[in-house]
Amino acid sequence: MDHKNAPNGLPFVKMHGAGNDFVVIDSRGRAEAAVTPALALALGDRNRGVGFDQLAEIRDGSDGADFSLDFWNSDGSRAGACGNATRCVSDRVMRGLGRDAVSLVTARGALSARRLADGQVWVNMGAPQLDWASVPLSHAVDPLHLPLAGDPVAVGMGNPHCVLFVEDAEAVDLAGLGPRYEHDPLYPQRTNVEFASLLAPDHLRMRVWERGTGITLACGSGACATAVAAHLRGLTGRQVTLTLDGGTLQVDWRDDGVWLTGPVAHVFDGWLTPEFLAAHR
Ligand SMILES: N[C@@H](CCC[C@H](N)C(=O)O)C(=O)O
Repeated sequence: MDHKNAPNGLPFVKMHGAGNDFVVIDSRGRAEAAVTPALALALGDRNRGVGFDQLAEIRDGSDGADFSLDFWNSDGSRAGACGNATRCVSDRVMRGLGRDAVSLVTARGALSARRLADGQVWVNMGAPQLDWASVPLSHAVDPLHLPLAGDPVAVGMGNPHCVLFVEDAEAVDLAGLGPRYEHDPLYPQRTNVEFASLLAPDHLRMRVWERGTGITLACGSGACATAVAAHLRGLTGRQVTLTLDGGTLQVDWRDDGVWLTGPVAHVFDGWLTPEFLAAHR
């Protein structure tokens, strides 16, 4: 089958950044978005769909940006930010445009990305949201010391995070504890949950439970939130290496935003059949 010329199907690309995996659908030039909640849920099924941690849909840019980006979790919910998908998609768009820098718009606003000489991609994820209402939390508390078990820190990166510093992140029962924090009423929109331990003043070990997805091998916005929380708690400087289950990410909290750097990988191209699309409108 010549997929490119087949009518009514939908091409996609599978990518990952440090093991955080994505399906990318390019809807630039289309009047309407291709992704619906039903399609996101069906595609996210690792047995009956393609499987992903997040689905990213590329749309035409606005306000002079090269492109816009929408994110979906595998439970069919929307996400306001996704650092690793932003890096992966930016790499793909840069290669298409023959450039090494792009601007984009996500739900949290304008972002920029760049490819480095070693092939890694960095994105400026913007300023962290450090007041309780912006995270968002359900009521006024000190985000640096949440009234929850483990004394977590709340940080917004365009999506909510709950960061816990522990003696040994390897020993944490992620599957047991993650959902408890994700659904705590203090987070009215649920939350991503990061467990981190200090290896050195510039090095953290981090494991993550993602809102709407569960355990993932890496989370870019989570790495940013964890680095910000670690610095605010006086544990690290502003430049941190994070060792995650799927690889290594670098975070640099600068005056103009939180910069996230890491690897990107293009795994395969695929094509959704008209039958699959029709069944999941
Ligand atoms: N993997 C992502 C974060 C994805 C979004 C998250 N699950 C949410 O619902 O906020 C990343 O790399 O940032």
